[in-house]
Amino acid sequence: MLLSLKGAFPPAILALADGTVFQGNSIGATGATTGEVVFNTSMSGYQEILTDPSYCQQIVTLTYPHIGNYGVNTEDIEADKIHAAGLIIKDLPLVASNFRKTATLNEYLVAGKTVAIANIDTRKLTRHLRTHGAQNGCILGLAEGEAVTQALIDKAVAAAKAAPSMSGLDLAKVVSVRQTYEWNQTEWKLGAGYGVQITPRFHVVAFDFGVKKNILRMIAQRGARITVVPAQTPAADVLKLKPDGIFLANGPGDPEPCDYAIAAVKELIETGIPTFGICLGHQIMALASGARTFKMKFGHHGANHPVKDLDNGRVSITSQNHGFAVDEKSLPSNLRPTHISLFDNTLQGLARTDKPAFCFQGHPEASPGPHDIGYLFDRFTALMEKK
Ligand SMILES: NC(=O)CC[C@H](N)C(=O)O
Repeated sequence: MLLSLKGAFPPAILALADGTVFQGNSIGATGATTGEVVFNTSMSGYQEILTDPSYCQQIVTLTYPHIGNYGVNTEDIEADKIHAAGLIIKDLPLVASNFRKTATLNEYLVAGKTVAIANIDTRKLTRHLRTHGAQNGCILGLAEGEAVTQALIDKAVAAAKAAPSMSGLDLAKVVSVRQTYEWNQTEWKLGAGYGVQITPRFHVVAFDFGVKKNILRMIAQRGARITVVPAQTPAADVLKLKPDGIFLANGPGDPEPCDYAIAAVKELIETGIPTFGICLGHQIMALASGARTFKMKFGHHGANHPVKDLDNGRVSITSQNHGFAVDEKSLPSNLRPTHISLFDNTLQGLARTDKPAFCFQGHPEASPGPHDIGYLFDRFTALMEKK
C-alpha cells in the first residue's frame, strides 16, 4: 500500500534568506511565494491557521508531521480566504477522512492559490528557525514535469532575500474590511452548526485589524450584537455608534506603525467605555497607554503554550500566534501585568488600573486550540454589565 503521496506531486523548493535550501513536493498552487517563515506547533487546526488573517505575509511551517488527514470543510474558517502566504509540512497523508470533509487540503490550497511544500524535514527547519530566528523565505512550487535546477534554487534564494522585513510593516490596514458590517453569528455546536444571537444585551464595536471569526462568535455568544469597523475608523465615528464595549482585534504585521489605531484607542479608553484587546489589539492598547513593543526572535505560534494568570496563579494552556510582544520594562504606572508566558516569561496580559480596559497577547478564542482562557470573554461581558 502507498503510505504517502511522495512522487505524486511535482517538486518544490523552499529557500531561506540565509541561503538554506530544502527540496520537497509542491502540494498547492504552482509558482512562487515569499514571506516570513515561522513555525506553529499545533497538532490540528490547519484550516483555521491558514485562514487566520494574522498570518498575512507569513509562511507557516507545521511541526506536527501529518497534516491534511481530515481534509477541509466549509465551517472551520477564520476569514473568507487563506491569508497565510504559504504552507510547509512534512507529510500529506494519502487519505483524508472526516464526516464534515468537503475537499482535501491539496485541493483547498490549489483553489486558494496558495503555494505549499511537503516532504521536507520540518524538524530540521524548525530547529534552524529556533536557533537563528524567524527569517524570510520563498517557496517555489514547480509545474508538472518541471525539474529542480541550480538556476531555480538561486532564483528562490534571491526572492527570499528580497522579501520585505516584517518589522515596520503595517498590515492591519491591508487586511481590514473596507466597509462597516453587523455580526450576530454565535459559536459552533455539534449537530447544530453556528447559531445566531437574537436577543443581544450589549452593543460592541470591533476594530477589524484582521479579525478571526471565532472571536466575534464568542463575543456574540455572550449576548452582544457587534458592529465591525475598518481599522482606520476614527474614535469619533466609533462613539457615534454608542457602543457598550469596544473590541480591538488581532491582526498581522508590526503594531508600531499603526498610528491611526493607536491614536483612536488612546482616545476611546479615556471615555471609560469597557475595552478588550486580543493579540495585535493587545499590543495597540499597550502602545496607546505609553508602553513599547519589540520583535521577538521566533515568536509564539501554537496551541500548547502555558500562560500564568498573575492574579490567582492559575495556569492555562493557550493558543498563540504573535511575533511581536510588549516590553515589560516599558509599562507606565497605569498598566498592570496580568498574565505571563511560562515558556519565556514574556508579557501575555495587561490591564489598565485607571480604566475598564484589558488585553491578552494569546488567543482566548482558540480556533485552533484549547479553551482554558475563554474566561477573558466573560471578563469583558462583566465589565459591560457593570457599566
Ligand atoms: N495574531 C496577532 O494578532 C499577531 C499580532 C502581531 N502581528 C504579531 O505578530 O505579534
